[in-house]
Amino acid sequence: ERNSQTFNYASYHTLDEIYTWMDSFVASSSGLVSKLQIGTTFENRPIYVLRFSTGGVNRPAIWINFGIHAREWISPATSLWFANKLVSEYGKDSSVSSLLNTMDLYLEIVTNPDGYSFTHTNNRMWRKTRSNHAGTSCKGVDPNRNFDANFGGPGASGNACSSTYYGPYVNSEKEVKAIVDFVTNHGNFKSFIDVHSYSQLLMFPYGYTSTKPKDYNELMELSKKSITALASVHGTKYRYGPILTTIYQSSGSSIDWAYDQGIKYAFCFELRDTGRYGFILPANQIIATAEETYVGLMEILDHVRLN
Ligand SMILES: O=C(CO)C[C@@H](Cc1ccccc1)C(=O)O
Ligand SMILES: [Zn+2]
Repeated sequence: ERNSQTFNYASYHTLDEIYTWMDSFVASSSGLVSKLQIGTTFENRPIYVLRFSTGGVNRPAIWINFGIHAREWISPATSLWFANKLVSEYGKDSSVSSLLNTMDLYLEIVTNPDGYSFTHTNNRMWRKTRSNHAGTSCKGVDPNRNFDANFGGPGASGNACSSTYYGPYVNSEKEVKAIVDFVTNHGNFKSFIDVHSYSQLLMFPYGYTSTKPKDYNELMELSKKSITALASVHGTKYRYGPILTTIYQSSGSSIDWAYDQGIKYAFCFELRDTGRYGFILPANQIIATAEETYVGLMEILDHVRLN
């Protein structure tokens, strides 16, 4: 697709189509958006992040990554529409304009390129990366168990064939290390949001412990506001709360790591649906999902900007 103006946001796209879209989207963003490469994958694909900035130097920033799990196609699909919405609302919508006039926004559209590609070519239900491990023919690590947050603890598996395999060591996955290095080196992130599917949940730390985060009350209140705003668009109902009590115990997750790095506004969205279609959400729900997710996200981003 050579032109992001005629791009079909209402269908799912291959990795190549998304990477081509990125270049035309950046080119048509009148300088608001640039493309950075933060690393390469196990299979040597480039890992890209879109940077939304109106100036300044190392402004306080917001990180949102999509598609860390390969089969969760609605996540990258939502990010494409979200990116386009931000550019079209800048200079019109006051929340978007205020946000981008004071903060930088980094969107990682496809966080697991090897896995995403594999779901198009071989196995639509693949979740993990595609890395190799000594002593087994099973491939891949669950990138959402590979972060340095109670790594190897309960809610992650040491079995390379498990879908929640935590990997041979912390940040063993190039796709994870790229995020950790980028976010750490930047040093001025105020929010870290990881967008998954499905279950219709908005979660915050912790997954590795039942101990409440120090910002529990604020994060609960903000979550409630976000899902209420989200539901106002198409009536989609979310639940919210800490990872452990809202879904299950898990160690090594991205947002637990981010929160323990001091990034207070650490959230995970689980997009549509609640199991009827699951990971195979029909393309005719992409736009509605993106519209409601935009509203829920802006509620959080507004709060981050003002605090
Ligand atoms: O991908 C999932 C299936 O959508 C659920 C997520 C639940 C989760 C989300 C954030 C942190 C830890 C766990 C997962 O197991 O990593
Ligand atoms: Zn997931």
